Amino acid sequence: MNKIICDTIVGALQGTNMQKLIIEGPTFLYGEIEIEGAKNAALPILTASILAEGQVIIKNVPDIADVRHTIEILEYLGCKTRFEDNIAYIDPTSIKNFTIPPQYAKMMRSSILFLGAILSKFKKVRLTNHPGGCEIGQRPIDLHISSFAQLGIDVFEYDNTIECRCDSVKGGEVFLPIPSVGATENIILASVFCDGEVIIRNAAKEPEIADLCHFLNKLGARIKGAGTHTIKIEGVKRLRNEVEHYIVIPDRIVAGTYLCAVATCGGEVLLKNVFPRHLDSILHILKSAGCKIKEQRDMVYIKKDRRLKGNQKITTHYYPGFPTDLQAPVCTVFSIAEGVTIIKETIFESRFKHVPELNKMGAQIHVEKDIAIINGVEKLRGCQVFAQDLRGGAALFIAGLCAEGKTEIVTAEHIDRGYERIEEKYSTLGAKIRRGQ
Ligand SMILES: CC(=O)N[C@H]1[C@@H](OP(=O)(O)OP(=O)(O)OC[C@H]2O[C@@H](n3ccc(=O)[nH]c3=O)[C@H](O)[C@@H]2O)O[C@H](CO)[C@@H](O)[C@@H]1O
Ligand SMILES: C=C(OP(=O)(O)O)C(=O)O
Repeated sequence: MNKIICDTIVGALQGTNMQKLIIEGPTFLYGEIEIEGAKNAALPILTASILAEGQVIIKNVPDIADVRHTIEILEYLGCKTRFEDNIAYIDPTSIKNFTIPPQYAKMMRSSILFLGAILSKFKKVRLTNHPGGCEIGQRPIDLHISSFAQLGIDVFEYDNTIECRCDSVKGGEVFLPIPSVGATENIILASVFCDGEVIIRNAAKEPEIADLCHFLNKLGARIKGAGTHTIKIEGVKRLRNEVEHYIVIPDRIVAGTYLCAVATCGGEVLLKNVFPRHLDSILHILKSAGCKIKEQRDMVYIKKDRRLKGNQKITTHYYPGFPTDLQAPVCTVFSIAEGVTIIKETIFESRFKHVPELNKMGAQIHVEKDIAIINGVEKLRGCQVFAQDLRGGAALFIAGLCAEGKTEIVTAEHIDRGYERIEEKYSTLGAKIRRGQ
């Protein structure tokens, strides 16, 4: 990144709560680590909790910025909440607001899910700004809107606001031209109390969607087909009025990031509380490159004791394909592997913002449109780098662990959106990291 752009970013961030992570490398990683609950499951589940008739108790909720923001929104809507020791207690019985103000809508991508959930509850909802989240592409919401319209919901768009109203959500079929994760979740949330049945064709199959469906079913919803391309939601009159305990699934992207960190730095780590099946695509890539991997029921062991082989062609895909959320960390892995590796990003059009920063650290990666061509180098060197999105930040974090000397990641708050106490957790594996302002 050139100096003018750096100065612009620093200038824009002055006065905000800018966080730095300072890493002394290189380091090997050794030990055991417990994987936290999945951000992308916890966020829709917390949002869905407003549909319950009494308090819900949700366990294994990661203590990350996006979760704290979601809880703030729930409070604003009128829910009573408590969040401690990774357990969220949400009592939605006094919920009264049906409008999400702009400061909350902008906080994260998943604020869009309040559209479906609040509409289900009040038959009206207003989101007064487009959702925020990682700037990794255009990220339109046209599929959310057009799907709602197909269910008989009136949607009005004005002054950046989206307002939806209906007397009831009508049963029927919705076909998604793209298996969008967020649109699938929003349709599910909107349809819990529908007339008859809503069928989603070409639904997204990500495990986090299945987790949302399991949570809703536990509360009394009738959803079938979660984890497949056809999801059927039979409308119910109301959800149960009893305390429920729900345990969020482990975060496959956080687990994948640890795997990438070991595959980059070297060492030997046992990941606990994972679902190995959710990690198939990344495990396959790392095994082919030369990592030693053993899988057990809810654990994965990884060892890297020699330089990895590149020469792979990797393409991001919808689940169960290789996830776009691990594309950036995998770029770091292959930046120091032997040979040339090609990574094609098919889901988001601007998701290589970490590449110029990795190149500042000595990597040789060339981006042409949606393809990154990685020429593996022997080693990386530490310097000051800018995280511009969550997973790009994770890629720089891993690069900092293996680089020689000091790496300073400016704008680490991007990383805090999705990784719980990252410096503390990696320090238990031997990394030297501190946080500064
Ligand atoms: C909070 C959350 O769960 N975020 C995840 C979710 O994001 P998110 O739900 O935003 O991602 P989507 O699956 O919706 O996006 C997939 C593709 O569909 C396009 N699209 C989406 C909606 C729409 O109305 N119109 C449209 O064209 C997007 O621009 C993108 O190219 O899935 C992504 C893809 O696995 C992950 O990277 C994100 O981590
Ligand atoms: C893109 C991501 O998050 P979000 O959709 O919340 O911006 C992510 O988790 O990598």
